[in-house]
Amino acid sequence: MPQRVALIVNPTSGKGVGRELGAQTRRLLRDAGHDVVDVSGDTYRQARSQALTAVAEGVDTVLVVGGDGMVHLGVNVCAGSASRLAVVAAGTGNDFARNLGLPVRDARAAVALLDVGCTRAVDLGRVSHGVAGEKWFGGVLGAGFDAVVNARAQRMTWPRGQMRYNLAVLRELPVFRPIPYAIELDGHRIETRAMLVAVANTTSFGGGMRVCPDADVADGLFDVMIVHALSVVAFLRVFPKVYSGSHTTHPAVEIHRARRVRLEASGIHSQADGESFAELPIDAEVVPGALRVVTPFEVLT
Ligand SMILES: Nc1ncnc2c1ncn2[C@@H]1O[C@H](COP(=O)(O)OP(=O)(O)OP(=O)(O)O)[C@@H](O)[C@H]1O
Repeated sequence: MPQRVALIVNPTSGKGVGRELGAQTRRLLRDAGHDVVDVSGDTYRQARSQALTAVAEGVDTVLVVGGDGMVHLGVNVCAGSASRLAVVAAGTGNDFARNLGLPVRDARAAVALLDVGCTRAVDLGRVSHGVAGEKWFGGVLGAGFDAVVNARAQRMTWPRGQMRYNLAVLRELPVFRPIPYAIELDGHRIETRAMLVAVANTTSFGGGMRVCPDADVADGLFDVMIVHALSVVAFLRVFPKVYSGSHTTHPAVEIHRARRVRLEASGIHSQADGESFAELPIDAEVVPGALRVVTPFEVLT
């Protein structure tokens, strides 16, 4: 069935992989007979504004070609609308795509899903954002060491992928000091000095760091990980375990479940879906089924 598809390509994603997969995606969509409106921009902001117009005009699907940052854009334009989000994962990390079992760096398989795939309703995180209204995230919001590392990794041009994050960790860790936080989980207040707090809708960020390995994208709850204050040596010892998710048994690591989370810490700027997000304090709530995603299979609950 031909659909009206708003296409957003990030040519810079995956260090240029996005440009190639974007061109292939355009061809595949047209060959399949879809009515394509290309809302890609020279910048993220321009693409976002054009995509919002397409959603307001009622496109069936918004298809992003890029990494988690493009998923973040897609989430923010599709949240609460009738438009579905489809992803051609072309980034370095692609955590959202992997979490949802979507094809990775395979435009043909991803475009075919518009016809043969399913539409899955998943939860999103919503954060009220002053006069600008609200901001959404689909994956993990982090406020602490991860946000510092993410900002550093974004500035680095070498190496690629996961190694870039690992190197950024090694650069930032010696100068990092645990942060005093106040954390409210469904009204229950925790005050602690911590390395980071992650509010997770999906399991991983940073290219496979499985911070909350049991997070379920459709359970109506966040998984919230707190890594309490640790020495540099202790942190380095536990850090590699995040790739398998086995860090959760460490005594300094706590995981909670909550619908509403308030994070307070002075001078801390959060990241969400790997993008710079908002200054703390933040009030986040899960909105069940706020996003419809094109996926390969139906998930029985
Ligand atoms: N033309 C553009 N359209 C959209 N985003 C762009 C564009 N040019 C540069 N960007 C930047 O690309 C970033 C998003 O990159 P994206 O997440 O898609 O790829 P990645 O970083 O390679 O992958 P991942 O996030 O999975 O590691 C945004 O921060 C945005 O500012």
